[in-house]
Amino acid sequence: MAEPILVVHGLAVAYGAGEPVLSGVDLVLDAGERLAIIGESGSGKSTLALAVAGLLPREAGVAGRIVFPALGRPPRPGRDTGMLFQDPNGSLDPVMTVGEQIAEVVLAHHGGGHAAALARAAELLDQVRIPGGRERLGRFPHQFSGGQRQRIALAAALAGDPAILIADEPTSALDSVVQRHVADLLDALVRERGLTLVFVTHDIALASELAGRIAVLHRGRLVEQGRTAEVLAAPAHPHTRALLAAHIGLDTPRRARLAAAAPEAPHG
Ligand SMILES: Nc1ncnc2c1ncn2[C@@H]1O[C@H](COP(=O)(O)OP(=O)(O)OP(=O)(O)O)[C@@H](O)[C@H]1O
Repeated sequence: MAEPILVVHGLAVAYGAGEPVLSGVDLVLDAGERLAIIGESGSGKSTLALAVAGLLPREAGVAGRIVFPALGRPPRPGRDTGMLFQDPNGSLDPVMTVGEQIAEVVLAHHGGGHAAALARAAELLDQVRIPGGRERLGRFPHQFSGGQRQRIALAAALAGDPAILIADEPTSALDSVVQRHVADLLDALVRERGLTLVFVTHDIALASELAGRIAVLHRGRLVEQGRTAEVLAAPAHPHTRALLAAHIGLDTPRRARLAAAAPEAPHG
């Protein structure tokens, strides 16, 4: 049987001398699996994503193990793991052309010449559906829309050809139509490339669409994990039930709620 791509065992993280923000976290992920991490604000979702990506800040104290058995070596951030953040403005350099930013990642992880790296950057822009990618290599991030900037950040995250993509609320800063496009693109690229996806979200509908597995964090502990459909249909932990109840209250369109509350209309 193939070895898992990710094993997290007894992970604990604390920032500085503070209380641990993650404790006793255990996870096993097979190559090609998609895991959504949900939980209330401050439960430690981003910290877990950063830990898996190898991007925790220096002041973070880490105990436990994060290993990548299927890689057979410690992962190189950017090469084996790609990270997509909520805010593309935070991941893109405003004074560097998008072509140079993507080409820089290609060069760092795959070498080759500058011209070849730029050609690869143009291909990646095509793959994230930025129309006219080759002509737009010389443009700066502010010359693109918010949704396009997030696609460019995705192109940069994929430029090292990682096996694992870690996305921290990648659609939350976008309006709902653009969210849909970015979510569809993420879904398509993860499928085409056979990527393993670790996906932080507060959007349970999106989690159920994109991820076959779900893990629920509460105050730094994983209180429940399993197949998304099963966990959502029959949540075992009270905190998962509370999250789902809040989600239905917030995200069910008002019309649907009114229709559900109204007496049944006569047929015919
Ligand atoms: N660099 C840091 N230094 C100190 N404390 C931090 C740092 N990053 C996060 N924290 C703290 O760790 C806890 C968990 O934060 P984290 O961002 O992982 O949670 P989260 O579930 O992703 O929250 P949100 O949904 O609001 O983004 C919070 O109390 C937060 O204030």
